[in-house]
Amino acid sequence: MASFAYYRLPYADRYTVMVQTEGEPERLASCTGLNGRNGFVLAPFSVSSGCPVLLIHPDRVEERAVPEEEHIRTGHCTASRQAGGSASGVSGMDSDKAVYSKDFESCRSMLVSGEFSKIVLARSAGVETVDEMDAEGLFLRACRMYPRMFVVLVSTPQSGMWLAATPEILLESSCGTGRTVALAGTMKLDESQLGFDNPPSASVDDAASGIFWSTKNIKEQRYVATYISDVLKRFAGACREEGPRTVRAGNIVHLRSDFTFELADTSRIGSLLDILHPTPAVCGLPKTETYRHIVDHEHTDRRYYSGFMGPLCHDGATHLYVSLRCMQIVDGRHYRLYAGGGLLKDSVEEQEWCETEAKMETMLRLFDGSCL
Ligand SMILES: C=C(O[C@@H]1C=C(C(=O)O)C=C[C@H]1O)C(=O)O
Repeated sequence: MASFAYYRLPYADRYTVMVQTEGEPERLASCTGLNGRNGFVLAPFSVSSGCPVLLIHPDRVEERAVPEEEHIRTGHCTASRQAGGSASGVSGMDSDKAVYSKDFESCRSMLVSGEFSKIVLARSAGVETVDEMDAEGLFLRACRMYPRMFVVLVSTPQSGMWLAATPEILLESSCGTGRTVALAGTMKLDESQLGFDNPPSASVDDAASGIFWSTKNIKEQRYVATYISDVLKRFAGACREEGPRTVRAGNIVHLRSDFTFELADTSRIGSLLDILHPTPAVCGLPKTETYRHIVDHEHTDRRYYSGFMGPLCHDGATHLYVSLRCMQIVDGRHYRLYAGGGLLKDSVEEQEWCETEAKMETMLRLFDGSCL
């Protein structure tokens, strides 16, 4: 079985297809193994023998134009939601919520006791479609529906097939300059705000657009920005931080700070990734303790969700994004969607649950084709 990655950069009208027809992608035991390497990376949240860092070495690379909607073959479909551990599971939403509730409580007690200042709790949900869906068609639909996002369809024998439309850069580099973002804080846009946009060249006044951020969201995003700034101070050259500003991702908005820094030795990108990932946007603070809590206690096996993916080219352009707003394509009718959110000690369970639902809509909407 060939391994492949299709990806479309934000605001681009063309996408790239990389195919490895011979052999399997390389398996790496840590991000450091990416030093000096080229290829398409698929990295998990937590590296293990069953979930290694994968590097696709393409023997075919092609660029294609994103076609108009009428040429996209996804067929008509009604999606039905399922919960539980597998996409073919039959348990109802209540058990899904009960599991989330348990996880929420164990995070909350660590936040209230002061052992954690922030932790990101994730969950997953299965979706079964009536008609068989075409994965490439879903990818193209995501490209069309989410112009601001990095859209990826990647498949390897070790990881299975994943589709993502993510707003979060983990690390980009070209010509000796590195870029990353601190993305956190989430609000769902209401009907009256669906015209909101804030592309990279613009600077929209949030107050004028009717978007006001709570102290909790501001604090949550500040934790991420401080962490990134500390990592970059230790491991990168001169660094500039801008923001935060409000950015749109499908039907929701986030707060985002932008970091631009000197990255003279790109052959050591793997070592930087090893320290940077996972950031408190998907893990927590303090990092080691929250990471252990997630791996040992969270009921969701995150696998490649909240890891990172994208093309890596140590002497050219690298675009690595955090694997969010994603789903595993189990087969043409079964899908597993993932989403999480940052918790602080005063987080309210029902609000956090709704936030994960809003994030899951990014993938869910692909099934009915309605545009955001
Ligand atoms: C964890 C996710 O998103 C991350 C968490 C956010 C938050 O807690 O507000 C916002 C953006 C992402 O950094 C996700 O989409 O699953």
